[in-house]
Amino acid sequence: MTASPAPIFSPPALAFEAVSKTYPGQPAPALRELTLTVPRGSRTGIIGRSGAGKSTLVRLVSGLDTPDAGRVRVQGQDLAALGAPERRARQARTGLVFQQFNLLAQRTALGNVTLPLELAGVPRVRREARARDLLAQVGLADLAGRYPAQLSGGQKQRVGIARALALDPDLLLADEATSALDPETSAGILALLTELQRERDLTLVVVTHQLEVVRAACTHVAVLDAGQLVESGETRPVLAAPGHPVTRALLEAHRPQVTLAPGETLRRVTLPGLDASTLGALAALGARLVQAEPHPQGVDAWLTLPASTPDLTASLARRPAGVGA
Ligand SMILES: Nc1ncnc2c1ncn2[C@@H]1O[C@H](COP(=O)(O)OP(=O)(O)OP(=O)(O)O)[C@@H](O)[C@H]1O
Repeated sequence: MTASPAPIFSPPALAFEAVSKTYPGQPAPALRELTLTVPRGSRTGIIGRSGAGKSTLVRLVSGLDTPDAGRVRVQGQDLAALGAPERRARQARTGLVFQQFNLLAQRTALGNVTLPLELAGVPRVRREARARDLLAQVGLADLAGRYPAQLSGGQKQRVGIARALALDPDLLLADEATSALDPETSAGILALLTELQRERDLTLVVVTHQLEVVRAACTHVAVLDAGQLVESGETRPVLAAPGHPVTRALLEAHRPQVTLAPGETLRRVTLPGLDASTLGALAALGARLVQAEPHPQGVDAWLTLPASTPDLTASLARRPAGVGA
């Protein structure tokens, strides 16, 4: 088979162009001339404090609501300009994953995943085969017959992800998808979403109020405040040198409270694990482990270090265990 040539210009997966939205009876707009783009093929975190406008953004992208002004484009298509059939087709290719899973209690895991296929008119044998395949991809091949009440939170979210993939989306929106889960389960779900995004070459938009989620899973970040974009870019540089007070406040919220000795600094690194070799290397550098949380690539750790430590990443990367800052 010959691969089709790459398009010379491909539009962003998502573009908000001066989008405003005020809910009826509300004094202040939820979104104020919001302009932002989500690069195609990225894993973009949309982060902001409570009331920043994140859920409103999701509602507009998924077609549950319409803007008062401005344009929402998904894969280059202006949603307001689409006729009903095109809008339905567009909605089908926008997968949604929710905080509270939104599974139907009276249907099994398999029944929940087949639902969008059923609504799309896919014949029973084909939809069941596809749903089983999707459940296997999210690690639930053996639990297809279980009802939601018989599944853990993480397993329910895996069913939710399989369902969101049923119609082969090119855009997957995860709205606080890990907020109801404990840190370890949350890390597993973020690792799964990351893997699926890479394998399927889709665009993943992760809406969250948790900076840790962005750090763990996102290539790009957009920070919202009071319905506007206040900062955006690739995750690493934005988090390394946040330019806006809101981003700095979100970062500060995660710093462990620790009293530093003179000449000490507090740093966060992602370690492949906390094996004896890594701990030995840290001790040799004069580092103290303050806090550690599971991370899709190992462990997210806060360390105190002598301010004079040259380059922690390079020092540890020379060791067999390796490290990513
Ligand atoms: N259905 C609604 N009716 C009236 N006002 C609403 C409605 N939904 C949201 N709002 C208001 O719009 C603003 C933005 O809310 P939105 O839910 O989009 O923020 P958010 O960033 O998702 O917040 P959170 O993290 O708390 O969910 C808030 O002031 C909120 O009170």
